[in-house]
Amino acid sequence: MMNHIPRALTIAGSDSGGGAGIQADIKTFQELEVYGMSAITAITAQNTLGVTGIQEIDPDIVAKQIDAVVSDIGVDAAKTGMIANIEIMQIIAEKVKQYQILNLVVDPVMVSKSGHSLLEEEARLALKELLIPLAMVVTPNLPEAEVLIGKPLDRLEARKEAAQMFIDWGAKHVVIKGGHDKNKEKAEDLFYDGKEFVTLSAERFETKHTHGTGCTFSAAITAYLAKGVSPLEAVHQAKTFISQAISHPLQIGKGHGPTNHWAHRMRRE
Ligand SMILES: Nc1ncnc2c1ncn2[C@@H]1O[C@H](COP(=O)(O)OP(=O)(O)OP(=O)(O)O)[C@@H](O)[C@H]1O
Ligand SMILES: Cc1ncc(CO)c(N)n1
Repeated sequence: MMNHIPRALTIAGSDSGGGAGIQADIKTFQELEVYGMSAITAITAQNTLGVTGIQEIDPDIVAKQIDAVVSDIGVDAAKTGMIANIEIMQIIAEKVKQYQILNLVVDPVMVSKSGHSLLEEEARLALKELLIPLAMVVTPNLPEAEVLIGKPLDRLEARKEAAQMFIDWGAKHVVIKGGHDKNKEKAEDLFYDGKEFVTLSAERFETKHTHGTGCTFSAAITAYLAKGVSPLEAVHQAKTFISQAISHPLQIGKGHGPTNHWAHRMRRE
């Protein structure tokens, strides 16, 4: 029998600058030797300095993109990124259930690093009812977790309680990312599966080139899930991948440049 080619779908927004969103996801899938597909939810006019325009895609077309790839090609794992509005969120939840996509990574993207809203404010809390319950892994950064939980998460104890809330809402695993915790010497993320907490710790690099770190991290988790790796191992491998991508930034653009998706190859060469 021929080897199965792992395939992953990203349901997210397009970043014309190529550092975040769909573009970061597809680059990550490709680097990890996973066949990448996309269902675009919004088109952003964006570069390393910020977002200058957004066109949200008709929810019906989002649904049709998912139908098209699932019915013909098949999806071993999928992720969501920028969702833009509640109608798109509803249709994604419907399709994930219809096609029983179990390996779903939900990256609850709300605001870009440059401060632009990527999900309408009224829709933010709906993530708890609509998408988080379907997640194999949910990957909030600290500000997103604080919005969803409704209180500050400065202390480790509060983060642990927050992680339990994500499991109570139905996610199978959660990673609360610590990239925004600039006071910490390390870049530390908290993983929880409802039973055991695991701290993922890596060197924190002094750099302004962190555009698309969250997208790249969640895409790497998705790629490893598509390959059949366990969620904890997928998160560990993704942490290594994003650390390498941040440690060799690309000097591109005048603002917050992108991470380097091919940095992981240096380990092998
Ligand atoms: N300066 C840094 N050095 C090392 N690792 C980092 C750094 N900044 C973020 N990370 C790591 O990158 C991953 C993504 O985390 P982060 O909190 O930046 O996501 P995010 O805010 O969702 O990103 P974005 O919204 O810009 O795409 C996490 O594993 C985090 O620990
Ligand atoms: C399209 C898109 N998705 C996600 C992010 C989050 O970094 C971004 N800046 N742009």
